[in-house]
Amino acid sequence: MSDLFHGEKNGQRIGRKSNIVVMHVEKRNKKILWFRNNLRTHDASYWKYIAPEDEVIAVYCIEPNWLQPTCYGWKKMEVFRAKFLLETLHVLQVNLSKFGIQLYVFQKTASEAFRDIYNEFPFDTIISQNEWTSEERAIENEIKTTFLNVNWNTFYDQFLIHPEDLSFSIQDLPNVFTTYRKKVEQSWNVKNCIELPNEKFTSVELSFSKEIPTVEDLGYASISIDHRSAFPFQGGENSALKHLKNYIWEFQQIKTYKETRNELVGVNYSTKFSAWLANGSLSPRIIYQEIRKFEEEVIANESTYWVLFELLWRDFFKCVSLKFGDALFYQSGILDRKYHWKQNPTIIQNWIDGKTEYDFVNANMLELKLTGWMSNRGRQNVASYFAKEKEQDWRIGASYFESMLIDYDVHSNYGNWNYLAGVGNDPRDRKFNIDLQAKNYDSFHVFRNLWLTKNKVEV
Ligand SMILES: Cc1cc2nc3c(=O)[nH]c(=O)nc-3n(C[C@H](O)[C@H](O)[C@H](O)COP(=O)(O)OP(=O)(O)OC[C@H]3O[C@@H](n4cnc5c(N)ncnc54)[C@H](O)[C@@H]3O)c2cc1C
Repeated sequence: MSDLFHGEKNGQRIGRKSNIVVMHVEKRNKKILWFRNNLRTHDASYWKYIAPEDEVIAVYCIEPNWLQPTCYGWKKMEVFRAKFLLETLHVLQVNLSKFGIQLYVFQKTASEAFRDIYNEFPFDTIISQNEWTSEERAIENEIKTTFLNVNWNTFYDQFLIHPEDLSFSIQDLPNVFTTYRKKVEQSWNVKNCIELPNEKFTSVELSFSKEIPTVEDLGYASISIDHRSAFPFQGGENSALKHLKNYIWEFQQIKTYKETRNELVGVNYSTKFSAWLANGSLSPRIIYQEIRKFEEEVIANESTYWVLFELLWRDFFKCVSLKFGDALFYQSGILDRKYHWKQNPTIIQNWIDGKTEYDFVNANMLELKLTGWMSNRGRQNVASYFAKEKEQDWRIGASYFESMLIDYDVHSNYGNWNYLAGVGNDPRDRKFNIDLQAKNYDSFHVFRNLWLTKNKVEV
């Protein structure tokens, strides 16, 4: 060992030659917060991995293939979710800048963007949310093979209950929701929310544009919100947190959730948390925390419990996708069950256009086409019609939902489609009686009239 170096501590090499102290201060860490489906600053694990002495930038990549047609002809991400996403990014950019962190939004693949960034900002660490489905993993693997020596800090902020905090391993996940729920409810092992930092970070200015594109820049036609939409909300954590406060505290709609959740018209029948949850601009843990507080301070009833019950469905499908991996996307699903699936272009197009033999299916499909939203009751009926009644390849229906839904979430969407198509977690393999459902849930035709009255519909 040269006599120059006597010790090594916290990245600083301290040496002594005769009586001169030489300090070689190592370069500061350069870290990237790579945002994926965790588009928020509140309750965010990444704060634990950065310190004020680090140089930190934030990056989001709009992958070009999201804007391209799939093999079925529709875009992977249609305009409704694109608009919501861009609004979300605007808010995230402003909120991060309050901490001195710049968000750069790229319209290229993440691996291309990271190569460009590296030339200007030779980063040593990438901090990101774990995403394990195949397309998301492929994006990450490309970065990993390009940057072999980069450190990764990852976390699971999309869950209510962290997978490692379950009382069983993912491989032992029960296949039936009720069994899973009962186990989880024994301890409700939900972590506390993570506080925002007190400090500001050193701002790193790079030459890349910080401009967030418009929907038109991404090649979509402009849209305005249909006045009948049950989901007229803006993207971003600010509106998410405001809505959470209104729903629970201000208007206390949570008190009657169990009675209203199967309704079909208007903004208030269910929580409408899903779209913010899907892109991570709302933390499931903050919802949990607020509900528990409301239960302590105002009232705990079946309705307050039932929102948590539904959030467990969301977690359950994430665990299902962790356990079964790509089988979630196979025609035979997680059960590996074979049916004779059909692909009839006329039946599929009529379903999309709301031209089936059931006015209840039609009204729901028009709502989706015109707004990017459909209620849970609607989703169950139109999926059951598509897969069980018409026996059309359920993956086509799931792909159409993926394209159109504002709240598209890979695990919830494909998990629910598996379930309804009879290749997933439904132990009873149900088929919906659509006439009966329409009678029960739209007895006065209010919902159907809203979407099917001729002078209102332009398809
Ligand atoms: C075929 C089909 C496809 C679906 N695709 C999606 C999807 O892509 N993204 C998505 O978030 N949800 C999906 N769902 C689940 C459900 O329809 C929506 O989460 C719900 O309608 C959203 O409205 P809300 O936020 O008002 O829900 P609420 O009724 O208020 O429920 C509260 C929260 O619980 C969760 N939740 C409720 N029901 C379910 C469920 N069945 N599965 C998983 N989570 C649930 C959601 O996060 C929701 O925000 C799908 C359901 C079906 C039947």
